[in-house]
Amino acid sequence: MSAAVLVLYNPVSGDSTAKEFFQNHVLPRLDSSGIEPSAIVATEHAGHAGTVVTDFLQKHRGEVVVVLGSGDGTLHEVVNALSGHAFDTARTITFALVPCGTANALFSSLFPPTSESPAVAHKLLSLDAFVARSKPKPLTLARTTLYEGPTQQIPCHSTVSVVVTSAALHASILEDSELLRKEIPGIERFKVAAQQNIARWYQSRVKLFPLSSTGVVQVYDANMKALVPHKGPLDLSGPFAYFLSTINVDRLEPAFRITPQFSTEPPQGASLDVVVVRPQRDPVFRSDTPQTREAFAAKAYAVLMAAYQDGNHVRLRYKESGDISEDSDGPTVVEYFRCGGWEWIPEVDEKARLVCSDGSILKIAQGGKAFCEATEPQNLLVYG
Ligand SMILES: Nc1ncnc2c1ncn2[C@@H]1O[C@H](COP(=O)(O)OP(=O)(O)OP(=O)(O)O)[C@@H](O)[C@H]1O
Repeated sequence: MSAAVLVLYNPVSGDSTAKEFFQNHVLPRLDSSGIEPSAIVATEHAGHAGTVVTDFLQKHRGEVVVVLGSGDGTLHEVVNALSGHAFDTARTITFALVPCGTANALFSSLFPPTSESPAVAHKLLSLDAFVARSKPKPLTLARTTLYEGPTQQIPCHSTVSVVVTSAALHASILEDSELLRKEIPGIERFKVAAQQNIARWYQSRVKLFPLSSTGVVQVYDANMKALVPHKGPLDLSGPFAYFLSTINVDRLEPAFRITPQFSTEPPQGASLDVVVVRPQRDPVFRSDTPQTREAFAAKAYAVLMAAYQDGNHVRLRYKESGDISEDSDGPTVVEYFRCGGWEWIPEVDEKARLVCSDGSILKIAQGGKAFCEATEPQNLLVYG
């Protein structure tokens, strides 16, 4: 039995051109390939995409393909709606992504931009893989659970991410960038929000949990230019400037390759790639003062800019003077891990309690913590 096809797009994602793109390119491509969608739906409000997909699954039996025209936020809604329903886990749901959003992290990671391919053809690559019946790839999910206390284990909220789960600077950027959406519809709003938050530090404690495949956490070794096993437990204490983990992607925007090892050394099985910046690694760090934070902002900014240079931030190291260089053999500015899960236990400051899951912002209760774990559901796939 061939799969039932749902065509679903968010008309307000990105620059609000999804409807036009579907009418001019996606629907004709399906038609010329002899694929007849069972339904074509435009989302009407936030949260609608999840209901559309779960209703479709109830109406159609067997395998389902969702041709999804949106950004990562809409995919996040769909995946969360699916994880909240008790569907037969043997039922396969495969996404063909048409990047119509602002950042399109998952699509850009599956199909990194090239200067040669024309824009329209590039946007149709995942759809083309579906039409050609290519073998889809399994999606990893990161389930984040918020607990009200660090030890009492009372879960108060749970959500899944398909791209990114973060705290610290990235969570603050995403919180503020949403307020700028109307004013700056493109990815520039992330840079503006970064400037607003670049001098903040976040007091927290972190635990990294081993990969289920190898029983260890892996850490990036800048000399070996590779991930190596870390022996023993991995507890990190703050202050943190940056704390971010990704699944399924090596970039959060077409050029922002923040977790480059995901594509350089692809993981085996469910795992999270984690990028951390802790100012106390700076050889000239002495104490946490407003002046130290202000001075460190230039270094945090250099890390973000290097991520735009094909993920070069992982190669940045401190000189004895505290200057940053690729030619030093001092401590790396960025710590890079691959793990099975992590715990973020914020202390005191309000902003350290923010957690970002694919752009949506959660808040940890005072005295609580967030626990994030990678899982591979097996029945969620993507054409890539
Ligand atoms: N008709 C609608 N009106 C208003 N908001 C909508 C509508 N349909 C969907 N949404 C909301 O739009 C939000 C943003 O959508 P989406 O993630 O697709 O685009 P984006 O944010 O521009 O891209 P990206 O997530 O890649 O940066 C979603 O969180 C969704 O809740």
